[in-house]
Amino acid sequence: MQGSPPKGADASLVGGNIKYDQHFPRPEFALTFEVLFYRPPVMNATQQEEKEYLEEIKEKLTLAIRRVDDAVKQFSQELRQKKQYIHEHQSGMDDADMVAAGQSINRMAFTGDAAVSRKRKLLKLGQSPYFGRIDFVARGQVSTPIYIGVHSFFDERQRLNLIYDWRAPISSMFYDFELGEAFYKTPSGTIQGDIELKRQYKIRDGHLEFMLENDVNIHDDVLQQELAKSSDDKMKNIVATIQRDQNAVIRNETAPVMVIQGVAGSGKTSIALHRIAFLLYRFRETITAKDILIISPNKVFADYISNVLPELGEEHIPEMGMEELAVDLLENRYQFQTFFEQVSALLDYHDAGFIERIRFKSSFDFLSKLNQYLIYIENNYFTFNDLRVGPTVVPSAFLQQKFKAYHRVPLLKRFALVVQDVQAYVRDAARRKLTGQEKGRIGEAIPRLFKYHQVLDLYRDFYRWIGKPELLKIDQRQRLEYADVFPLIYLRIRLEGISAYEHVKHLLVDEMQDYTPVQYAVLSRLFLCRKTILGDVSQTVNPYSSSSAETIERVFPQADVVKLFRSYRSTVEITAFAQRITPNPQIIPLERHGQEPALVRCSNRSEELQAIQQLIKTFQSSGKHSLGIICKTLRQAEEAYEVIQAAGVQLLTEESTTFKEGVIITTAHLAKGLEFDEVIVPFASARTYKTEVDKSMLYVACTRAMHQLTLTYSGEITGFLLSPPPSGAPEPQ
Ligand SMILES: Nc1ncnc2c1ncn2[C@@H]1O[C@H](COP(=O)(O)OP(=O)(O)OP(=O)(O)O)[C@@H](O)[C@H]1O
Repeated sequence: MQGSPPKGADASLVGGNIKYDQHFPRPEFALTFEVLFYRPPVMNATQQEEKEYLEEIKEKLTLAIRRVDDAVKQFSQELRQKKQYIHEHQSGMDDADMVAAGQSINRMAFTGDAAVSRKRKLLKLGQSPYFGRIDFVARGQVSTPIYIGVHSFFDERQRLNLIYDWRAPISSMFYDFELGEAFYKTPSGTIQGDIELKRQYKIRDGHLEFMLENDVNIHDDVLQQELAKSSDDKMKNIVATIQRDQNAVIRNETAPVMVIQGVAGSGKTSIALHRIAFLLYRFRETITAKDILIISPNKVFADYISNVLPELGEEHIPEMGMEELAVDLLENRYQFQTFFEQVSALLDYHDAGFIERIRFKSSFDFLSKLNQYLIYIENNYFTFNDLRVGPTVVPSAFLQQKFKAYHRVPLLKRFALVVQDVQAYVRDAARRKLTGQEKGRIGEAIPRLFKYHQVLDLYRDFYRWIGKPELLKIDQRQRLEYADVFPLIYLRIRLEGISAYEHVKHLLVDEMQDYTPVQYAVLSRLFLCRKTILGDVSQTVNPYSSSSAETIERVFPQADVVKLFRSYRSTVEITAFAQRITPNPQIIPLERHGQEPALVRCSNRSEELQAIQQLIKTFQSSGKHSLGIICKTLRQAEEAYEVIQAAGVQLLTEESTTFKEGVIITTAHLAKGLEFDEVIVPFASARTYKTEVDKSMLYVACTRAMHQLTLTYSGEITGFLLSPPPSGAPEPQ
């Protein structure tokens, strides 16, 4: 292509003032001549021309890779020489020389790293350079083909952008518009125009598998193909098929808090990760991967999503679970039950008191009461008396006034400050230095003006204050219940102040439904940055402590809330089946069909396990990648694992850290956020699934299936599956 006009450059001149856009080569033949209208021919109009163009692009990519290789070689040679030089001349170098040499080495290493990362991107483009194209005519300009890929490719020789990053402002039109009028926003304003051509490509291993002209329905064929595929052991990127409503969430730059509430399989996690990739691109001068934090439900989930950002050319993002955060914030001072243990306890036995405690501590009322208590102790737990230190009397009014003056300092942090003030007062009154004894007297007396000094004592007192001391249960080993962990942290933050996470510039919280108002209050105080919070209230693993978008909005009134109803993961049949458990008339399954979910009735448990073994064999010869056997409890999962023990079957527990394809036995709680080609739900009997928590587990388990779902049971089937699919549910699209 270099130096030659675009294909078919025998331009038809119809008039107009030609302006060549920076997005496209300025053809040599098009010198500055005035014409009335000009309609340039379509570049790469036919499939054959597209194939040839692809070869040209691949060649250019190969050349670019070679140039990067040469540069890397040169860097490492220079680096070696520099190190050698320093080694040889070390004795004659002063400190300043050493610092300068060190800086120069760091600079070279940094440039070398950047070259390696560029090479990685070019290699990836070599496999699949682009997936979309739009020919855009901005007002008063000529048509410009924009090829869109996972990364951009700027050909340095031609000084031309041959491939646009999917996150570039101009690429947004690929997702937002069909043929006809379109616009995109740039930092310097909105560009209006028309899309004259829109294409999608599937390029795999450098070969054009197919090409689609989109004149009406964006993405649907390609999307269908993507969704019909077998699952991977890692979440995939969806850049080629991002839908319009998803794109709006991904590219929202302004929301301080973005709450995404979406039905199972609506792409929440995918969108959130693509949003992070977008923000890293858009604000690349100010945010890097290490400035972002993902709060994820467990290590397996973190592993499952770990590929998306590196695939999009971004670095790995730091991740942590709520429990890790709690350990950090409580500085390892308290032992506590984990969330997984809390949910397991709810599933294993029905304890009305336990449920009552969880329910209360997950309410808004509880958060308001904690706030009222903080005001109460401030007004009532100080007892001011005159303080005698040697011959000096410090009046109670002075003490009171000093504490008041520090009202912006967290309460338990004020004592040290008042101690200093009192020492100064006594020193001035006595006109001499204080003795050690006097200092000791002040240091002891000032804290005694307040009733409690340990946060845990205050937390205990809170329950006495509300007249419900029975709502706090700490066992003999001083182990806190999970429901008490974040209230205690909240009090700690309010009373002692913590400023631990100021470096985080964007916080991503997945599975938002599992966190309570107090947890959000903690997050809002710890992370002052922008946030993306996502989840689905129907997928709570603890219905006694679940949060909806509305709950979260009360903590973050400035939030932008987006609701997603289109479900991409499962076939229409599986989605309709899951609707029996938790109906949501607003759900819109994507039109993709498969087998009806099967209910396999067995006469007893061991027959059930035999049936599952048979299903595993069928799966293993099916060519599908993943089968999830999802039980209600860990005990059931262990029981099934013990009996099944076939080669390649893995048990996923709370301690697991990775997600691999194959046959996995696990619990609904741990399977949350994951997906499998096929899912088996064992023990789907009335005995196993009877409470509200059980129902949530069953819903989560069934909605993990992409293509096939089987439930086995012995005895009576669970009542949650008896109701027919709700009528009036929206048709698939
Ligand atoms: N636009 C899209 N193009 C292709 N695949 C998509 C798209 N949106 C979602 N998907 C696919 O749908 C599946 C579900 O996505 P994801 O796990 O992000 O949904 P979710 O809403 O977080 O699900 P859940 O809450 O049930 O765990 C994934 O396989 C994802 O790749």
